[in-house]
Amino acid sequence: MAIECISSIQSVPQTQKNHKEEEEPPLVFDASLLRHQLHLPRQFIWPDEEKPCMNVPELLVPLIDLGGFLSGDPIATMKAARLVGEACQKHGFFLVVNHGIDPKLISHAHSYMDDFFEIPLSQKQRAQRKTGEHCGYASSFTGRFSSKLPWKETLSFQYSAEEKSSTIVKDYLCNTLGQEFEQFGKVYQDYCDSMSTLSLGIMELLGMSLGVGKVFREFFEENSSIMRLNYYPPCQKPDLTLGTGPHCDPTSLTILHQDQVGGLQVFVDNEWHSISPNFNAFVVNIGDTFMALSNGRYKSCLHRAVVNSKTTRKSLAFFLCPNSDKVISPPSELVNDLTSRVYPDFTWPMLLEFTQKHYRADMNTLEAFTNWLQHKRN
Ligand SMILES: C=C1C[C@]23C[C@@]1(O)CC[C@H]2[C@@]12CCC[C@@](C)(C(=O)O1)[C@H]2[C@@H]3C(=O)O
Ligand SMILES: O=C(O)CCC(=O)C(=O)O
Ligand SMILES: [Fe+2]
Repeated sequence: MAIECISSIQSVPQTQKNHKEEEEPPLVFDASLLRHQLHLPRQFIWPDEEKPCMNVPELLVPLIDLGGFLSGDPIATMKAARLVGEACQKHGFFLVVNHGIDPKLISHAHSYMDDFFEIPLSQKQRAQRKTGEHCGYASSFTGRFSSKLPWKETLSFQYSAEEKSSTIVKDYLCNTLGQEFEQFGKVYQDYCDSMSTLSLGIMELLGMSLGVGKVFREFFEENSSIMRLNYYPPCQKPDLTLGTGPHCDPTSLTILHQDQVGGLQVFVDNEWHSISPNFNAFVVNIGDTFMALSNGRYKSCLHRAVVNSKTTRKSLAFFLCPNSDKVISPPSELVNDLTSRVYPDFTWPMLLEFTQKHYRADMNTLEAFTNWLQHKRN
């Protein structure tokens, strides 16, 4: 089983929709119908080498207690920074507990997802994500790609920590979905504010672990991040498809909360591993932008999500991103005679444009982006 999965790791860029395929009747991912369907449309059937393995070993990730760090205990802080550093050198995934986020807010953030995803498709489409944009409602990627489509719906929105008390999330959700979504908007505004605060704490630990103090915390203090609600309907043929295909997050740091269903898998030591659900924990992982910021010391790791035939699965993903004018350039302490610069300077909007217009994110995004940038500059 594992061998089948190992060969799935390829670097072939995925097909964007082309003219010929646009002549086929448009494919619609209406979860209320597809969840019962025994025959999956061909676009959702992944190639054999990439089909999921369900019974995979569990990934041993450290459970990092942030309680001591958040209350200013220096010994606990050093321990947390050491564990974060070790995990990020190996694969870039770890769990945090005692993170200070109100469990009621987490529960609400999960339950309010049903308020949106269970309304009729035509109403969800009020927030339809447009081609080339990364925010809004997407039912799979039917308008964007013609193969290896993910079995999921997403609602994504922009977050800004630039101004204190910004209401960007609440305003966007209310304006696009209507006043009846005011409470919905408030929940995700609060959730994003909490995620931004938590991510700054984690950035402080990452900085300590790399010997650069609060440099990263300060770099992300005015972040312009992305929040994504992932909603995976049941699938009658879960062994043929994937909820989220294999990819490394192009962003800087992801803080994910998955519900009790399970489905997140990470590719480590040449095989897929699961990360079991834990309500008290957030799953944290390094993205490509932080890998570049750390001059390649910390890893952005390949991961995916599988679906199942019985239960809808939900996950909440906060993607920390730098403000658009910030240049991704590692601190001088991380560049020396032994480790010269691994990646060129870039800004987050440049990488975002690359993944939206030129390349479907996979495990080689950062390398492909680096080559693309160098060609453009020469
Ligand atoms: C499944 C995917 C959606 C995504 C591109 C990808 O293939 C892998 C990463 C995803 C993500 C997460 C953060 C925001 C986003 C815009 C990005 O840069 O990477 C999305 C991509 C997307 O929705 O297009
Ligand atoms: O739902 C999950 O567990 C993973 C989702 C993910 O990787 C993503 O949204 O980037
Ligand atoms: Fe991801």
